[in-house]
Amino acid sequence: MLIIGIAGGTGSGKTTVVNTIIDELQHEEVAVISQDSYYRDTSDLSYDQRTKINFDHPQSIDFELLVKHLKQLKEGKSIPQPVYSFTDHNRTGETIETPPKKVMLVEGILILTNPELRELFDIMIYVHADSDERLIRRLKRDMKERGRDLDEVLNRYQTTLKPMHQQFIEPSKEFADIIIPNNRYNTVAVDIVQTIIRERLD
Ligand SMILES: Nc1ncnc2c1ncn2[C@@H]1O[C@H](COP(=O)(O)OP(=O)(O)O)[C@@H](O)[C@H]1O
Ligand SMILES: Nc1ccn([C@@H]2O[C@H](COP(=O)(O)O)[C@@H](O)[C@H]2O)c(=O)n1
Repeated sequence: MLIIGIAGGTGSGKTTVVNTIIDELQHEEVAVISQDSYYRDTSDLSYDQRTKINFDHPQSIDFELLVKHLKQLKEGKSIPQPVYSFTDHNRTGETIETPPKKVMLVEGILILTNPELRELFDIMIYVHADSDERLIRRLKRDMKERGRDLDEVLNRYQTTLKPMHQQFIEPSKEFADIIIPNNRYNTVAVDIVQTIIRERLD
């Protein structure tokens, strides 16, 4: 099994890069694990309390469960990947049975900050886009797809997103084997990653 970690700030294009990588590969050989599925269960909190959580801090992620699941996949076992709702700011209680595949792509803003996770990755990738570009993309995406308004996104950006990016996410770039510059769509870098994966699949 080849486990590839794909990190980068919010809006840098991680999900887009992952989708482009797997588009041309045989889907039955590749699976994706999203760090977003591993936000901690916060059912004990009210909705209002959940809106105030700092979702860009490493403590918001259940890394213990993510590490446990990756180890189980490596052992050839399927895992129940939790389903997360950005509308409720919580896990839904449902899970998706995720079987082990030859190539596992793990994507998320904070995955390179965790030493135990880094140990499990064969290749670490960091997707870079400038902060103004990321904010514009995040605004458009969260308003269109995650039910947020302008004030919510800008307030979150100023209070948690930007400081956490500077404190935790940007510094984790030093662990990356490959940095993908993604201010514009980067087909060359994606081709390179696809080639590495194809070699492993052959
Ligand atoms: N290189 C790019 N140029 C322009 N828009 C992009 C680019 N990459 C991604 N996007 C768009 O930006 C938004 C955020 O991208 P996404 O892949 O969800 O980022 P991430 O997973 O890193 O938060 C999406 O609407 C996506 O279509
Ligand atoms: N309930 C939540 C949980 C997380 N976020 C934000 O999602 C971002 C990470 O996801 P990406 O797909 O953008 O990598 C992160 O920056 C959190 O602020 C949220 O808004 N609400």
